[in-house]
Amino acid sequence: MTHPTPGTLNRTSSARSIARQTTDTRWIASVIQRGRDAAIAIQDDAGDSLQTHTQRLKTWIRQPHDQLKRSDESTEILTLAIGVVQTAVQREMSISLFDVQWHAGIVMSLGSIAEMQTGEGKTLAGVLPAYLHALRGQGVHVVTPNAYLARRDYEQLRPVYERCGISTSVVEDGYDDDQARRAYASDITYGSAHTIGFDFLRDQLIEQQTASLAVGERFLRDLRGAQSPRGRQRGLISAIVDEADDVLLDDAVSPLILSGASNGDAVDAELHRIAVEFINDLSEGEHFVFAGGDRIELTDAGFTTVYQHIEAATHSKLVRPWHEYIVSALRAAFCYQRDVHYVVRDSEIQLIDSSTGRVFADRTWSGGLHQAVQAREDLKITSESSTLGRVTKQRFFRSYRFLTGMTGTADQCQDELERVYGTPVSTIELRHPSKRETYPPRVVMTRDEKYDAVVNEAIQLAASGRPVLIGTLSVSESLEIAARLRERDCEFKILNGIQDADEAAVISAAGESGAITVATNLAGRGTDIGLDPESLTRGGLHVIVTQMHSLARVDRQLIGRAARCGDPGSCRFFIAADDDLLIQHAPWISRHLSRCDRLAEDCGLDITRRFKLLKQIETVQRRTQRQATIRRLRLLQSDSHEQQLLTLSEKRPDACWAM
Ligand SMILES: Nc1ncnc2c1ncn2[C@@H]1O[C@H](COP(=O)(O)OP(=O)(O)OP(=O)(O)O)[C@@H](O)[C@H]1O
Repeated sequence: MTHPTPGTLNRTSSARSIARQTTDTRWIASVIQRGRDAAIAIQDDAGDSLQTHTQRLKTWIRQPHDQLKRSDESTEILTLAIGVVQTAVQREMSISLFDVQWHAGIVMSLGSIAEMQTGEGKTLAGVLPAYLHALRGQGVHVVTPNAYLARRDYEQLRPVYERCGISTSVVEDGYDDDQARRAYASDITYGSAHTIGFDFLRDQLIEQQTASLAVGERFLRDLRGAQSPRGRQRGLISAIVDEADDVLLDDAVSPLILSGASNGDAVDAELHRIAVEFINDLSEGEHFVFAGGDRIELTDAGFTTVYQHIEAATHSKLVRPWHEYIVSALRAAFCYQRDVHYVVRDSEIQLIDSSTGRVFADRTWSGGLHQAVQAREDLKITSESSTLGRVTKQRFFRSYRFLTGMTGTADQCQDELERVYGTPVSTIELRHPSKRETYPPRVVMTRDEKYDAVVNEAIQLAASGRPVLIGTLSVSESLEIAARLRERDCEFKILNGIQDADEAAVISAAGESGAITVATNLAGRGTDIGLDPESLTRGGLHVIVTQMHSLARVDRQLIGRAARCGDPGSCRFFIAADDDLLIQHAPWISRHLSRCDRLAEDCGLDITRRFKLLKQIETVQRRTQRQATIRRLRLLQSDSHEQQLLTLSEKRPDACWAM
């Protein structure tokens, strides 16, 4: 096998060649060993020697490509970088990175996404690729799924980078232009995908506005010495994406849309209110049908009935055809549920991201749906904001010259990641076999019984000194369980995006012996629940999954909060025959469970076990995953830059820190 020379690393032509490099485990093992030796040599150096080594590496990496000839020269760069990073981590955090973390760091540095089981230490594994790519001096974005993780990781790792002589910052929503520019001027910038994506859109808008000025106007501005507005970012050069499956795939279906400010009340508010009243007279089947997902279509009879309401249909304030108000009102009534898809806070609708459980204060639905939901909730109906800029997340991330990432759950997504982003996935072996015990699922007939069973188990295990995390699929479910715990006079904390307590404070208390925490998927990804010594001796964290998600990866992330980094821990799935997943995606399983229940009652037979329930549900989840993949690939195709993107994929990614 030929090893990556700086030349091939700089301009690796395809994902396949990265994959070849990153599967050479003997080479990787030798680099790790040499990196450790380098760290031992550096340990004895004086205090500021790390900065000196960083400076040396910067000069080395920035020299013209044709001067970086020898293939072992890039191995030397990698080796010395490992030595520097290891020494800085040792000095600042008093720990050594495990081999699996170096392995992940090396494959990411080369341009592969590292799949590392939950709790194996991805945060620290990401330091090596961030450090290496920062040496180039063009800026590295470390992208996280949310602002909490961006700030947490930045605060944890800043001392390490500073020790090495690399500047770091975090960028957050609400930063003004100067603050954001300063943050992006650092060697490494942490930020959520949402924040970094919107800053990119803002910059694009400024560029477009400047470009659209007439030549004369630009000339006059220059004469007057007026400065052109400057963008926030230095360009999309290198990105390291944490929770890559979530950011690059699950969340990629919702485009980034930069909206203009909404101008107060909607002119057509009255029409939305009329529509919400009007749909009470319509019936499913006769006037409208469900057309899959959150789509609703009017039947011919529906159209006729809708347009018989002549005053509304010819109203002077109509912004769109009258029947579209009706369809939005129907979708608001039947497809979007309060405390599941959105919450109402401060008299405003705030959307909930179903896979992360996060509440988005600044996102709205488009096409009149948001106004229909406001009308349904009897809130002030605001005007629709105009779209200033828009980009699909896929296009945004593909614009980086170098893209890599890490995830605990890339299962079933490897092909998609490679196809869309040109990044192969390398699976890193477990350091030690996980100590997590998966208890048999508890199956009941109704949600009501299920919530009681969940509360019983939580109270029982907490009484034995174990911390318990109850993971719910929706805010409403978390409130339901909280109410039942309160009825039992049980102390607990809640984390659902609308609670008053600070997220970090709730998480830091969740690992205390006997603590019960009820959380939506907010706590299901990236969060690290530290256990106190008593909890460890009592068996570690127990995770209760109150309802299986339509994507298996989301469930695996949630149970991955238990038994991290060699700790003990356990989990259990609770399933009810009337769970949304079964009703919507596998009604035959619900029917079967009811039959089992009757048989158990009539003749004491328990055939649930033979039915291999979990296996059946996994099959349903795999199907949902496939459907989601197809939807995303269609989205990519329909993107107006499809051809351009497909051409780009031939060139990308540039798999080296020395671009
Ligand atoms: N080399 C190490 N030595 C000791 N502890 C470590 C080491 N690396 C990581 N840890 C600890 O292991 C825990 C898990 O790390 P981390 O949160 O980075 O895992 P993760 O792989 O990102 O998990 P997830 O997939 O859930 O996001 C943390 O408490 C971290 O401090």
